[in-house]
Amino acid sequence: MGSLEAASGAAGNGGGVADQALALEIGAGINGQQHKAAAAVVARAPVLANGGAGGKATKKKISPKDRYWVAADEGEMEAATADGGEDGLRPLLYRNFRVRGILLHPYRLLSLVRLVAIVLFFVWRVRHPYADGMWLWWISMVGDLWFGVTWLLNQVAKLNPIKRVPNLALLKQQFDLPDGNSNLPLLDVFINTVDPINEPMIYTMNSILSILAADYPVDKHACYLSDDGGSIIHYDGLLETAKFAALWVPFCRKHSIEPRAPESYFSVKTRPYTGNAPEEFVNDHRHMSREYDEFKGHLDALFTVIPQRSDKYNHADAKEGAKATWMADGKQWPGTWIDPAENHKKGQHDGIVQVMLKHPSYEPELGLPASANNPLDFSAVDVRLPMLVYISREKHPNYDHQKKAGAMNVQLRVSALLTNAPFIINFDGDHYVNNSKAFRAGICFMLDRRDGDNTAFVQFPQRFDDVDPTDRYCNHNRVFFDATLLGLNGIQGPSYVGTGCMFRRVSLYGVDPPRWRPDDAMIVDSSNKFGSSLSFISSMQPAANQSRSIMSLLALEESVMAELADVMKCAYEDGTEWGKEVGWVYNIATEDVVTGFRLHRNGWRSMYCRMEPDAFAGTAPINLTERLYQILRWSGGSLEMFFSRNCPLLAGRRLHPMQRIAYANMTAYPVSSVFLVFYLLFPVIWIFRGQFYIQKPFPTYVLYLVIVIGLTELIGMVEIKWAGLTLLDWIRNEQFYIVGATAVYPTAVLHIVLKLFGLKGVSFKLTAKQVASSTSEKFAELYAVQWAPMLIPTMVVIAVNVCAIGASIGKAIIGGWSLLQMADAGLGLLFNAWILLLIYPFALGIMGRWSKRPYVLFIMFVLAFIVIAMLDIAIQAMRSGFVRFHFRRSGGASFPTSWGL
Ligand SMILES: O=c1ccn([C@@H]2O[C@H](COP(=O)(O)OP(=O)(O)O[C@H]3O[C@H](CO)[C@@H](O)[C@H](O)[C@H]3O)[C@@H](O)[C@H]2O)c(=O)[nH]1
Ligand SMILES: [Mn+2]
Repeated sequence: MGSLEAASGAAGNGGGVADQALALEIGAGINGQQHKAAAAVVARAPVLANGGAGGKATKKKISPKDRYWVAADEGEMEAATADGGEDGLRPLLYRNFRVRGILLHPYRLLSLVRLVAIVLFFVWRVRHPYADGMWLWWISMVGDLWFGVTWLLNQVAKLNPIKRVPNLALLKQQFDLPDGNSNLPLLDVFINTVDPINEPMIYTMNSILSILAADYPVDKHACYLSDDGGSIIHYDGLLETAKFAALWVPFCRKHSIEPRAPESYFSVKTRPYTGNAPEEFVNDHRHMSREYDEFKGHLDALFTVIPQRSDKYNHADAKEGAKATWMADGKQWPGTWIDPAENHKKGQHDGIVQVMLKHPSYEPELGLPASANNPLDFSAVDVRLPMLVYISREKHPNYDHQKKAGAMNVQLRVSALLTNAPFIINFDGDHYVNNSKAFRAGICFMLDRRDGDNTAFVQFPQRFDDVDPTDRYCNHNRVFFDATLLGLNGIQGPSYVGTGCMFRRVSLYGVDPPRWRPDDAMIVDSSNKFGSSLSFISSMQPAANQSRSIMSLLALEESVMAELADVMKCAYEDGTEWGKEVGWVYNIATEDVVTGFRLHRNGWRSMYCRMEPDAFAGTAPINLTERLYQILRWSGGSLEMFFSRNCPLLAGRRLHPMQRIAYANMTAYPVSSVFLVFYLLFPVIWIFRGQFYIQKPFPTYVLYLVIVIGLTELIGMVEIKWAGLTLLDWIRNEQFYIVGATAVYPTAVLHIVLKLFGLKGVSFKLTAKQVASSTSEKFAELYAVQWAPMLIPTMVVIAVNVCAIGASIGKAIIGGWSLLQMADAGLGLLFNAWILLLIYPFALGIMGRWSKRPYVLFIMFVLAFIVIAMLDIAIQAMRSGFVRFHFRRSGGASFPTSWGL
């Protein structure tokens, strides 16, 4: 995801839109048979209940997150009704909202005022080139200029935030048929995993269960698990999951339960019942809970069952040589073996594709009534399951496998041959469907008649379950997901953040959007762009045709299997455009931003969709070091993109100018750290000498800084209002920006400099999500410290600022300062203290378990101040003799900042 998280240096958050629920409620009274005009009425009702014609909706309490939003598409709605209303096929399936003038105008005005202020500040500085060290003055001028420009880039992309709310009721009414069938388009769901240990399998299997149980026509969606480890644990785990799904999915349908990932479902204690069989619920629930525990037991057991089983077969098969790993059906596992062997080890094995659940029939199939060995009554529930496929692509040491991007491109080809849905949604292995209506929400945007056809992807926010209550390391990224992305939504659309994103299949094939495509342009050209599979190539045209709504029941004959094997081969992509013009983009640490960028560059747009309850949820690394590695990957990838042929500044005219600005900001932002670290380390001068001014006259300089920083905070406060954030969300964002800028971004900059000189850059690692499962303690991971060189720069910044405070106290005690000097010194102290406040979460982080008692940190700080003050006094006394010390001149020189510019 989001190389951009930190690009949003200022504030924002938000969240959900209670609108979803409202949209549902408004539509509830209208059944499928009613006339289309009714649909128009539904669509016209203000979905965000702000009084007026909303019927039921007016009674609903307005959530604080919606308070400052107002409908922005009345005109479109009227036009749609005027030209004959909604023509059944192309209704208006979502509503647009903009920020109310009462916040929007001050927001824009304050931004303008700040712009004027920083320009004046610059002019003033240029006219007063006076400082105690001109070289420092020059560095700070360049730094300030950089901060000024990046602030502007960041701010302009947020000046027109747009929220869009899908109208699920209308979608249902228009596309679901009375006979229980549906006209909704096909949807292929991709999910990725690599490693059953680092990405605990229970997450992935929960995610798959939530996908299989999603509220989408069962014969219209298929789930593809890509296992990059080729491990039999995943394969057998998937078999268990398919078995368990036969119970779980009908249970979800029967009782309309949410969320449909069992682990999350069972961890919620109370929830209102919304299903149709309340009298059976308690028993069914109890039974399912037992079944789920058993299922988890089976998954855990795989780690012992498989080796035992293999031993048995190996014994029977007592040939000399490697110890094979065996499948339950008595065949050798074609993927990696537990005892690695030639052609059966990580990075070297055959491709595997297995249809675990076949495509279901088109007619609903009711289940069985309750019986002795089946206590759940499914006689009124459709028990069909969507298609489920296991994929592990071929791996060979001679190839760079391009990590996740490579895996997804294989999924793209395999699914094209099997189901070829016009829409695709992708998930990381640790992200599950939290709102079973989410797939439908995405489809609303794709089918809308306004910009639907030109929409390449619909991005949902990343939400996380496992984050500590105060979100110490800003894992939620609220400012990014609830302010920045709404801003982009008002331009060409949000960037792609890697997971929870619905794509239009053909856009990934490098096809132009209809807006830029001459009518009937062939999407397939004859070159070797797509590789040699004829079946794949002939699947492309049908995929472009979204009205195709029947998934063919494929007979998996030998010939099909052979073709599948072919498109999974490493060599398939040789000499093709895969990873360049086609599919997910290669050779970059963050495939997501650049893949989304390429789509925007081709003229496609994207849509941002937040729902209530959240569409999807996942797990985040809550250990400081893992978190830092994660943002290292994002920031490194961003810079790689900026200094590549995918640089936003080089894109053609199809990229919206504002979108270009936003991309420039979200790829170049780590450079700021170079100046920031300079400012944060500047107080070091204070330790060694007294008065030192970076800019004179100092009081005017400070005044400008106060204005400029104050305005940032003010803008932030307006932003948290419209974005629906809390103050804490915003502070966390500021804090983690500084932590990232000291600990991580310098490394990212180093990485890119090395790369530009043709040397090997920093290597990026998979984010481990393993919770310290041996302990039952909540958030145990939060207190684990893992040492890494990245921690050092931030620790140095802390040390410098602590010492500066101590030294200034020492100097104040013996310095014989004037009032003015005291005031200057006070400002300096304020700056040091502010830095410490921003880096506070980091300081807690490196304290490990001690951080459970944050007061320990304060005691340590105070002790450090005292010790250093005494040291400083002692040193001064030694240097100047006891007689002369009160002549010493000192001043408040440790206030160099303007990083907030
Ligand atoms: O060789 C690989 C490596 C990773 N993955 C999968 O890629 C996903 C993301 O990897 P992870 O290490 O979890 O990265 P995160 O930092 O958690 O991911 C964020 O950042 C990535 C970009 O760096 C995006 O791709 C992700 O969607 C986004 O959630 C996981 O499902 C992995 O299983 C593979 O399939 N094959
Ligand atoms: Mn992840």
